[in-house]
Amino acid sequence: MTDTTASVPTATADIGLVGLAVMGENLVLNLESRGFTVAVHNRTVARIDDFLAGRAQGRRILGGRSAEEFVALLKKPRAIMIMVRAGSAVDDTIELFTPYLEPGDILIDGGNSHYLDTERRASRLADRGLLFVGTGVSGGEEGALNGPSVMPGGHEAAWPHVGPMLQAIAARTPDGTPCCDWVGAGGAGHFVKMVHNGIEYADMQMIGEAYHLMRDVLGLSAPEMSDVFARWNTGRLGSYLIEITANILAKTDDVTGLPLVDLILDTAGQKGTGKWTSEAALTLGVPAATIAEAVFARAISALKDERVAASRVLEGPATSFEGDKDAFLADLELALYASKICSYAQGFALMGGAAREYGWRLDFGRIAHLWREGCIIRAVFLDDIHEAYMEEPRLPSLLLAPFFQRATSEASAAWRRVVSRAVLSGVPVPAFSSALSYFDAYRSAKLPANLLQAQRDYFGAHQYERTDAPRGQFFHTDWTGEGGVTASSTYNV
Ligand SMILES: NC(=O)C1=CN([C@@H]2O[C@H](COP(=O)(O)OP(=O)(O)OC[C@H]3O[C@@H](n4cnc5c(N)ncnc54)[C@H](OP(=O)(O)O)[C@@H]3O)[C@@H](O)[C@H]2O)C=CC1
Ligand SMILES: O=C(CO)[C@H](O)[C@H](O)COP(=O)(O)O
Repeated sequence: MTDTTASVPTATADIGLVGLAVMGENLVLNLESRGFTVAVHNRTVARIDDFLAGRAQGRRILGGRSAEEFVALLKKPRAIMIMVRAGSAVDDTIELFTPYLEPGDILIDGGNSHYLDTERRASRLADRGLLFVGTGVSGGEEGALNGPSVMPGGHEAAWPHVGPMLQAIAARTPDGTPCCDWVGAGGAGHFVKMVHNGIEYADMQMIGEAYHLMRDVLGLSAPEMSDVFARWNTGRLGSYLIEITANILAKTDDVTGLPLVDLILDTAGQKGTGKWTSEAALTLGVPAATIAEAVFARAISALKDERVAASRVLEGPATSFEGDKDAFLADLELALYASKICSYAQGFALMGGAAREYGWRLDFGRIAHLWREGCIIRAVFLDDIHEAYMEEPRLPSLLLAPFFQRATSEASAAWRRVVSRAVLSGVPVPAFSSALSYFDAYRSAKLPANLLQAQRDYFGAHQYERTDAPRGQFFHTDWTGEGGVTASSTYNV
């Protein structure tokens, strides 16, 4: 039933949703299609009217044009999902509705909010007796409508009420498990979604690097590359992002008839979640350079005018390819796969660091399955990650799982050939090469940090540990014979 005439609202809606943009509208339709009655509100009221008169027509969707009217439509305990632009809009929306809510009512922020904002909101709303859930939602427009991946965290007391609704609308793994489960307290859900997006950045950057090498080193056309990605999609790289890349490369421009991808300006946008992931990695001291490189790659792509000017004066090697193109493509598939393993290893290690820092009990096997379907990084390979954590939940790194030990070992030579070829050809591969460096650093029993510690001690008396003394015992040397005996204190940020 479409509510366009009711003047005295009655509390018949199972859930309310605020924010009728692309995600909100589609989530409402998804909820309604699963049998729930949904009340909707939007800051710009015309959007409510348009929705009710359009896609919502004939469905159990009710419009609340004011905050008071909207809240009155909700059954108790009231559950309101907020799908507005992340940042102050979420605070504004919370402030708008809380005067009409009662203790036990539930606010669910489904946008891409920063996890520390979610921690703050959860704690502030708890003081008012309100239950706050910060949930990651991934899947874009299509996922929101047909089944997204949902990563809720916050006040667990809300889960028995909202869990059945969120699980009903979520995607499902091939064995039928909903890609939605309780993640943890406070900002845990939004942290996991943020890492999902960081991995999304790395996945997209790596696909871009493979495309760059195929285009500029092998000289393949867009339709030829589409075929390669379509083939890769049937194997170990099978994933939504590889699938859409094949589709994108096959698309021609209606006006020119040229491959549309060739007409798109090479400057990437970003809304911030990759940057937040990298900031969190730096704050928590967890190496996640491949994800950070993907963010920086977008940043350097945005320097279009500077790059064009630089391209006229800075020289690089000529790109030419002599050899077996099919063999190189086979190497490229392995390089992409091994690099992808490293970026996921970084993402899971980052979640491990956050779990330790914030006291969250994250279930990594389950998180891999939350991402198995519905979300942007959905991939067959998440089954292997799920298996790895089911076998050993305390795995220090995904790289150490027997399956991934074998996978990186099998890919190693090809991976190195691809990175070498890219470097010699002057094609930037920041994600492939940082992933390989991460892999090589992680497998190195001995790194050159001994020299670095000596340098720190030399210029700032920062002290060092010795190989022939117990860990935790610190030494200072007067390297020049002119230094004092006072050492700087030792601490790590
Ligand atoms: N688009 C996507 O693929 C995905 C988006 N997300 C996240 O979901 C959330 C919604 O995304 P999306 O659907 O793309 O919409 P947008 O991020 O474009 O946000 C638009 C919505 O926010 C509302 N809004 C903006 N400012 C305010 C404010 N100050 N007070 C109240 N409402 C405000 C708008 O209302 P009005 O109509 O009045 O302007 C509109 O309903 C975001 O956090 C986004 O990051 C998550 C996964 C995927
Ligand atoms: O959350 C998402 C998917 O999971 C969004 O698509 C995300 O906002 C895209 O990020 P960006 O605009 O920074 O590329």
